[in-house]
Order: sequence, then C-alpha cells, then structure tokens
Amino acid sequence: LTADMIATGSWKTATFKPYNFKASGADQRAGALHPLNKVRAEFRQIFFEMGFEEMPTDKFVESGFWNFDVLFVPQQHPARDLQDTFYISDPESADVPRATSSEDTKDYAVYWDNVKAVHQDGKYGSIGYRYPWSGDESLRLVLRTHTTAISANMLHKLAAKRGPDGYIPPARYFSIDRVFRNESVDATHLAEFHQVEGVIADTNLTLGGLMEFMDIFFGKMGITDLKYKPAYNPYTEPSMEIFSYHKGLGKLIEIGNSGMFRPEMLESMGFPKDMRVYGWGLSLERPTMIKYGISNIRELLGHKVDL
Ligand SMILES: COC[C@@H]1[C@H](c2ccc(C#Cc3ccccc3)cc2)[C@@H]2CN(C(=O)Nc3ccc(OC4CC4)cc3)C[C@@H](O)[C@@H](O)CN12
Repeated sequence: LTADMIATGSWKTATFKPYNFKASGADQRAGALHPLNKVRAEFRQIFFEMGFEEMPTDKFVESGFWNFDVLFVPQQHPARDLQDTFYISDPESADVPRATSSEDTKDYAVYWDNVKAVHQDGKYGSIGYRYPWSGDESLRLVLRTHTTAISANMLHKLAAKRGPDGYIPPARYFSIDRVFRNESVDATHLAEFHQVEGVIADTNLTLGGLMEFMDIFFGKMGITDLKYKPAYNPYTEPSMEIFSYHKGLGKLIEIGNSGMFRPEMLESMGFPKDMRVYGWGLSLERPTMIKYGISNIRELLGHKVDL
C-alpha cells in the first residue's frame, strides 16, 4: 500500500496479502551501554555508598611535578623515561605550581621548596635521594601516567583545611579516568587505560585497616578471598599487591596495588606526622574484560563490528 495508491484510489482494486501479525519486527539497531561504563557505574556506586568524594580528573596533561615529584618519584626513575611516559613537546614546560582559585590558600612556593628538599637533601627524618633536583625537569609536561597525580593535588589542598576541632578533617576521595603509558600494545594492554583509584586520609590508620578496607571494598564487587603480597611503589611504604583466586579462571589473579603514602609526600604537603593516607588502584579494563568475557582489549574501543 503506497501513498500513490491511496491518492489515485487504485488501492480499491488491488489485491493485498493478509497481515501476518506474528511476523517479528525489523532488527532495531538499538543502542547499548558500553561495558566499561557499566563497570565504572558499579565502582562509582560503591565509592559513593562508602562516603567517597569524586576527584576532578579532567586534566590529562600534568607537569612532572604533580605526576612524579610530589609523589617522591625520583627524577632518574625509569617510569619517567620516554619508553614509559608520553612527554608533551608544545608547550615546552608547565608554569610553576600556583593557586588556581581564590579559596586555594596554599603556599605553593613553600611546597615547591619542600619537594625539592625532600628529594635532594632529605627532610622530615628522611635521608631523601641525595641528587641535584631539577626544577626544569619537574616542569616538563606529560600525559598523566596515573590518577595519583590528582590524588596528590587533592591531598595537598586537604592539608590546608581545618575542621571545627581545629584538625585536618578526614577525607575519602576517588577517581576513575584515563591514564596513559608509553607501553607496547598487545591483546590485553593499550597505551592507555582507565585507572580506578581511592584514597583515605585520617589518623590512626594501620596496614591491617587497609587490608580490611580492601576486603570490604572488593567484596562489594564479588571479589573475595584477597591475598596480599609485599610490593614497592616510590610513593607508598609499605605497599601491597592484591590478589584474588578467580574460580571462573581457576587461578590467582592480580587485582590491584595499594599502600600507605610516604611521609616524604605527606609532610611535604603540610600534613602532621600522625595523619596517614591509604591509597589503592586497579584498572577498569581488566574487571570489565573478565566480567564480559572479552579476550582482546581492542573490543573495548570503537564500534563493535559484526563480522
Ligand atoms: C601498568 O599496569 C597497571 C595496571 C592497573 C593498575 C595497577 C596498579 C594501580 C595502582 C595503584 C595505587 C597504588 C597505591 C596508591 C595509589 C594507587 C592502578 C592500576 C592494573 C591492575 N590490575 C587489575 O586491575 N586487575 C584486576 C582488577 C579487577 C579484576 O576483577 C575481576 C572480576 C574479577 C580482575 C583483575 C592488575 C593487573 O591487571 C595488572 O597487570 C595491570 N594493572
């Protein structure tokens, strides 16, 4: 039946086959939520219900100062080499760190000097790395290699806050966003991935408390029976790799990494010696690939082409 048949009246003499009301409709190319966004929403829900505040992660480009130096990562560390980190050629360098809003009352010159001192000469009881710390190196621009750069920026601001009791208020921050590593690409690794990171700042925090919190946090994702293995990060001491036995895969798998941020990082920011900060991280891609049975990480990118 066409518009023309109706207009000319020819429909009156035409023969039509009977309607098949049982016929299925045409394939509707309906949209669907991206698996990464579905897993991201699950993590965000868990963070929010556990009292975490989401960090602003809309800065992919960071200075070496925020991405490495404030985290007590020495300027000779291999993670800072070209084969691990994407450096930006234009602009050539970042501005020196400064307050970016009127309510930011931190003295960035003092912070800069503290970071330089703790690397170069040691400070706060640490012997430091004892090398000539370079301000120019610190101002080189990189694609952030981890969201811990933002965690450091948020913790630095927290150190200036005071609660009604006159002390720095406890805080819980999280972020889930893209990070960039100049790594060789394979079926499970791309030059970028989404890092999930949480930090908890408070007094009387212990390593046992971190393990207990990890059990609860990952338990909410159905990841149980965690095992902890001593590890090393320049910015956390002690550090632990987190493992879990995955029944589906029939093996122990690495779930993430965690630790207590070092005093060289926290006291440089102005935190008192009794303030501790938990940090932990994992990727969004790994749980998503396992949950949705995706074997090649490229399936998480771009259009899914039906072959
Ligand atoms: C360069 O690779 C880094 C990435 C990524 C990672 C590792 C560490 C951190 C961190 C951190 C940190 C530590 C201390 C303080 C602050 C942040 C963040 C991301 C994953 C971390 N990993 C990872 O996600 N593994 C994982 C996580 C969940 C999961 O769920 C399954 C349903 C059951 C399965 C696996 C471990 C490995 O995949 C590892 O090979 C790759 N890691």
